[in-house]
Amino acid sequence: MAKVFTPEEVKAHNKSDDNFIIVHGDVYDVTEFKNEHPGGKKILERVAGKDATVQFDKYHKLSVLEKYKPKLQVGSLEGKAPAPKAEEPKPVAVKAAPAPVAAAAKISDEEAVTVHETFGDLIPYGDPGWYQSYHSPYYKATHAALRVEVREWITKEVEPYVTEWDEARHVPEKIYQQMGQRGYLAGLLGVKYPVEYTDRRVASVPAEEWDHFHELIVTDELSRTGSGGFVWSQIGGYGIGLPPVVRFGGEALKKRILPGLLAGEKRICLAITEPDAGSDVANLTCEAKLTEDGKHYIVNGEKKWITNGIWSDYFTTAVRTGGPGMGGVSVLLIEKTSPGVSVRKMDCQGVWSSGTTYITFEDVKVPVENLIGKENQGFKVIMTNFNHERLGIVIQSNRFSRVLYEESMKYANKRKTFGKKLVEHPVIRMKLAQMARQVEACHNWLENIVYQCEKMGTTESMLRLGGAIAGLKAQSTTTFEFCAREAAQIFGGLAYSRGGQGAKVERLYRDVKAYMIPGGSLEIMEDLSIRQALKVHQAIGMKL
Ligand code: HEM
Repeated sequence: MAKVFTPEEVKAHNKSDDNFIIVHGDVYDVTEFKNEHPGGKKILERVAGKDATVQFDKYHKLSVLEKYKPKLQVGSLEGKAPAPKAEEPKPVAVKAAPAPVAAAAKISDEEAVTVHETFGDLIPYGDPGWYQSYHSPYYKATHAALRVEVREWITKEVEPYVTEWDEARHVPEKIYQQMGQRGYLAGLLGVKYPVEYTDRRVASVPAEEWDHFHELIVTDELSRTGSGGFVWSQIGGYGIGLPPVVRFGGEALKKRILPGLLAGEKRICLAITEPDAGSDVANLTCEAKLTEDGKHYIVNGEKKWITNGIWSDYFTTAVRTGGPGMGGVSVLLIEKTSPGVSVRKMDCQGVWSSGTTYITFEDVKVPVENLIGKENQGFKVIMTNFNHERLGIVIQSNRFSRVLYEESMKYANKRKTFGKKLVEHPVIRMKLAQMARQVEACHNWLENIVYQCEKMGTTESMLRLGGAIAGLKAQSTTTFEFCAREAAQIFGGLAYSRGGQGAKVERLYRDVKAYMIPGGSLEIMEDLSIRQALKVHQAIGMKL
């Protein structure tokens, strides 16, 4: 058990070569650490033997302590209140929603449950409404339990290190393995939980109850780290590279590769974009020629901006097997061990720890069993994937916007300028208001669309929701860009330098374009949202 100190005992350690301080009721020995303290040595000597909580809070975020505690903490002050148990699972009150709500939403009473328990820091709009005791027809006890489970893991094992990993441009492998062990990877495919290919399970959710809202929660909570690089390092390749295999791959191929991928032992990515083909997918040129004996394809071509490519064992690759345009495109699973596959890491503006990659295929021999879907019908495979990919981008963008808002709100309540807290300046409150209202609008649309996915199933949602999801991607990424700009203005210099209190804001400002350009650029999304919607509404009887 950690040593218990009286204030007098701590006071005795008040010298340069014996320098203890108290922060939030815990006692830290900073004698050695002060030589490497980024804020300077003397500043810690000035508070030697004293309670420095106020000064600490002024210059740091609490997550700094999570990281340094194991190294520096030597005990606690006597009578220190027990640590808040915010991260421990709380009992969740689950209550049937009133009948009229259930009837209006056309869902059964059993489904229409309301989770009343508050959760998180309760900053207004700092979490989705149902975390802050709003009624919702979408969430059940398993959703509430899952958010606790994921947040606890992220808070302890990920968030304190994210800045370090981003700078190193690499997230330790053990985190990805935990994503597999904890059963999260298997739940992120936009399909029901694939029990037939894995024995991994999510602790708080029985596999048969897994739905799209559970998937939303995992992605949303991962995104609280405020790092596109971190989120993409975990699900950026997987979330778009594996669903086509699951939906359209042959059974033998799936039995061979899925168990390792779902367990987090192997990695996969999606290789579509080329130096000369981005949103204009139908014009890709990477070619795959069938050998005379019909047993292999020989692949030649280049792929660019491929997330996770550098670490991937498998590449779900769009290739040209036929004539020009979308009718000549197929999808092949290419394995890294095949001779002729080379990867090179790319240097990009943002998402540093996501492993953006340039890939070359030179006379790569791929067995026909690795064809995903039918030859020359790869466009359907790619299209089916887009909704899931874009919803992932929406969930991440919107949580990043929320993080930018939440960080700003917390900072505006402690930072003082001209004798007032920032939040007391109307110009700052206006910025916060503009951020919050866009985040909330976006999240409510997102939940509606996720609910449609749940009810419609893959084919109907692919046909009907493409336009709305494109519009939502445009909306969420525009909101993200707006919030990054406003948060940077609120944080001032702290958002201009890297690390420290403004770390998330500075990083997300750099990550924005990775959300506005890939997965269909903003301009393509806005156009598609109208074109696609008109087509769908023509089919359902629109009267123009
Ligand atoms: C356990 C005690 C402490 C630890 C582990 C610690 C750690 C750090 C770290 C990691 C940074 C870099 C920025 C960041 O990541 O937030 C930093 C910056 C800083 N720290 Fe500390 N610190 C401690 C206590 C204190 C105290 C008590 C003071 C003031 C009396 C202080 C003043 C500063 C200042 C002025 C900066 C620079 C802030 C900036 O760049 O804006 N630190 N500290």
